[in-house]
Amino acid sequence: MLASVNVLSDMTPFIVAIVASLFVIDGSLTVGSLIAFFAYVDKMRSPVAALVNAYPAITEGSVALNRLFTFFSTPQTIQEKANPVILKQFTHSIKLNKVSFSYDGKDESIFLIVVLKGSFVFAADLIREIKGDVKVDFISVSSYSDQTETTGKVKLLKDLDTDITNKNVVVVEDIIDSGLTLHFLRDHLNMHKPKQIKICTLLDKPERRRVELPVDYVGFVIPDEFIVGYGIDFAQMYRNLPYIATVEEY
Ligand SMILES: O=P(O)(O)OC[C@H]1O[C@H](OP(=O)(O)OP(=O)(O)O)[C@H](O)[C@@H]1O
Ligand SMILES: Nc1nc2[nH]cnc2c(=O)[nH]1
Repeated sequence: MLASVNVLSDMTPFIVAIVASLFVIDGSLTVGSLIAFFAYVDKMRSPVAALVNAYPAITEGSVALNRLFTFFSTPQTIQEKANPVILKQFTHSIKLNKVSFSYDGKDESIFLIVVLKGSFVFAADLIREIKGDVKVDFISVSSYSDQTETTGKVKLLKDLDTDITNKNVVVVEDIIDSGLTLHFLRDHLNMHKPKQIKICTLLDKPERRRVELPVDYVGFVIPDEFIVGYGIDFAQMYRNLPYIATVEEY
């Protein structure tokens, strides 16, 4: 299209010159009028050429405008929930340093048992701070279903893959609340005859305890509030928050 417009505009003076010369020969046009006419044609050529050159930009602009109209007229597919969970703002981030575990005063290799799913983020940060020999395995239990209160029944979803007989075991938990999960796990792991079991948790809510449970390493003792973030969920959501928040309303 643009090429044909260009060819036409280049050819126009020649066509006009030929026709006008015929009129001059014929006597119906004077040479002076012909020269004046060409002077006008020359003045008109540059605005016409500018208009022709602007053609691609005008086309692109109209396509972009069309896209904008399509974008604004597309119906929204993600709807906000009617009753969203409200999280209390929390500004502190978690940094682990100088981590060490000891058994009867001796530095021996340890076996971390990470309790899925909630502990996976904490464990990932923790293990990178441990100097010396460390092995890791995962066990998966669940007792909260999609609620903020324990069902009271701890379900073993995945057992260990490794033999921990005679090993120094550290169980890594994200949070201890009623204590029922770890009470169940300690009994379960003891059947595998480890040398020793120690319990490490990022968060502890001692005032919620329903069973007695000695805890060896505690990150933070916290009040009775429902926690999410940093691997910890509410109905499987919010594990991806890079900080810890409390659920205010749900
Ligand atoms: O002391 P308790 O009252 O037993 O509560 C603590 C447990 O609750 C959470 O697990 P949950 O059952 O929600 O499973 P998840 O880790 O897969 O989210 C948390 O990760 C602890 O394992
Ligand atoms: N997500 C979550 N799970 C828990 N399990 C026991 N306590 C809690 C808590 O505060 N938050």
